[in-house]
Amino acid sequence: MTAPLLQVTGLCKSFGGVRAVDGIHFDLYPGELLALIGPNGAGKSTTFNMVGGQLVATAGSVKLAGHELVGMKPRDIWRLGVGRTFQIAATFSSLTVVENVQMALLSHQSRIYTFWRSAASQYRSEALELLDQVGMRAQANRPCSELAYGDVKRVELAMGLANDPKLLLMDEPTAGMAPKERNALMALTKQLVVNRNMAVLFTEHSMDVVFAYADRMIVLARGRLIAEGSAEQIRNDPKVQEVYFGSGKTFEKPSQAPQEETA
Ligand SMILES: Nc1ncnc2c1ncn2[C@@H]1O[C@H](COP(=O)(O)OP(=O)(O)OP(=O)(O)O)[C@@H](O)[C@H]1O
Repeated sequence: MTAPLLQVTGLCKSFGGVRAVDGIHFDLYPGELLALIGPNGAGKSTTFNMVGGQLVATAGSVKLAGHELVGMKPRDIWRLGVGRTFQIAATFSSLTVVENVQMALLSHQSRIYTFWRSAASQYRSEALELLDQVGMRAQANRPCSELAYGDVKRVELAMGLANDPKLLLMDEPTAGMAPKERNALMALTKQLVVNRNMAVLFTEHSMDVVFAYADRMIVLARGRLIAEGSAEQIRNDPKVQEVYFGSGKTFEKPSQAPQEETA
């Protein structure tokens, strides 16, 4: 059997007296799309940020291919092969699509503009290749500010692939998207996971997206891992139903394509 890419054991984070994450364990395998779900305040972002290194764990271990990540800086974790989707809308909207991806590639190489070569000439072919993978090559020379929101998310995905990640972290990838765009983005993500044998850990409020695209899911509530398994197992788990009771989330199997659901 394949070894896990990511192994999380006994992971804890306290903020003063609040145990935001309380001794969770999970594994993530190459080629797998794993959803991290749970009601508000469950500890999803905190977990996510400990894997990416933005927060330092109070206790426990996060291993990537056997390499301990706890205590490492986010940049070093990124260099080891943990990508994260960028939020480009605010920062680089004046640059073109391809320039944004070139910036991400430059950043991976730790290069800044050199005197004799502008950023526009560096890594252009690699950037175009990444844009091809997310179906955005035809729009390479448009400023990001002109793109539809769903297309911005595709560019963010291409940027997240710049370090050729073994593991990609996606924090609410479909937030703010219309149902059709959500499905297109998740179908693309799934395809990339398979083609690259990459692993994805994502947080998501839309149960439709989670049940339609995650290979497996883990459920947190008040910092603890209360359930883990397939869509079917999670739907039928009484503990999951209990923590979501009254939240308006539905766990019924959709009879057709995923529908809109408010987060
Ligand atoms: N920097 C912080 N300082 C103090 N408490 C925090 C901090 N960050 C998170 N918490 C607390 O830790 C708990 C878990 O928060 P976290 O943001 O990880 O939950 P979440 O599952 O991502 O929630 P949401 O779905 O609402 O984003 C909450 O009780 C939250 O108030």
